Amino acid sequence: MTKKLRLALLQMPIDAGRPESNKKKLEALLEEAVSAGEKPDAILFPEMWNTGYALTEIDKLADRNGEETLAYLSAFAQTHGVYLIGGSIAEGREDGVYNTMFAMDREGRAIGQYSKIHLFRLMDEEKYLKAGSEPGELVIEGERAGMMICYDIRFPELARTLALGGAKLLFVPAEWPNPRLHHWRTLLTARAIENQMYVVACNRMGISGETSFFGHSMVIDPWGEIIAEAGEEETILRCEIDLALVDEVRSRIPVFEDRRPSLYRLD
Ligand SMILES: NC(=O)CCC(=O)C(=O)O
Repeated sequence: MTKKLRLALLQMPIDAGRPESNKKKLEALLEEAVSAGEKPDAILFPEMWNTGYALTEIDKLADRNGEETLAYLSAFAQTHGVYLIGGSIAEGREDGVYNTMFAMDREGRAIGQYSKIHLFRLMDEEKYLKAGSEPGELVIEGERAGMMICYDIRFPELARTLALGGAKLLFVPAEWPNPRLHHWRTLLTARAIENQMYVVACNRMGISGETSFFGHSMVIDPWGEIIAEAGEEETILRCEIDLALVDEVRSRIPVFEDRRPSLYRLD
């Protein structure tokens, strides 16, 4: 039995410190994603798409409790009958700012929320952001999926935790810069192969200050094949996946049955 999902990944530039201009760009791409070509079932955006890494002013720029973002995503999802895996935003809470992903179902109901667990020191995240404290999961068309954000993909334990919880696909919004394209592609592919799951990863493109982002959003199947990959330009990357392939791969190479957890060191 097939379980097909049409995906659209919004690979966009992000103007650091300008949430209004980023929202306009996102709105235009979302409209294009649902009006041109075959309508997607689910749409994914990049990491921190509202503010970018304007970390020194992040307290002021962050969306308070994600209220504005949630209202907008919910209305769009309901109007167009589409799942939104809303990238991540700078979300302001009482105790600080989190790097948070929100997911909506086709009726505009919030079905998942995840705040980045591993903060990336090379971009000073740990100085300005609070770390989340639990893995992120959601159910899409009756199937479990996991959420991880950018640097999180360097931690195979997190992807494995989500796979053991039943996830058949992993959504990964990112702001992953040059010169680490090799790491990006290799780590995403490894997470797909070792967990026998789809990995759907949406990176930003363009330049912010002295940092350039290479795009290369991609969708990888549970065999580790890259079935769609963008270049460096702004684009909507479209792809159809069949979740039935996850069960097929897992039954051909029974990695989950062959695990020896009592022998693994986890701390
Ligand atoms: N925004 C991020 O988490 C970037 C992670 C990254 O670039 C890496 O190499 O890891």
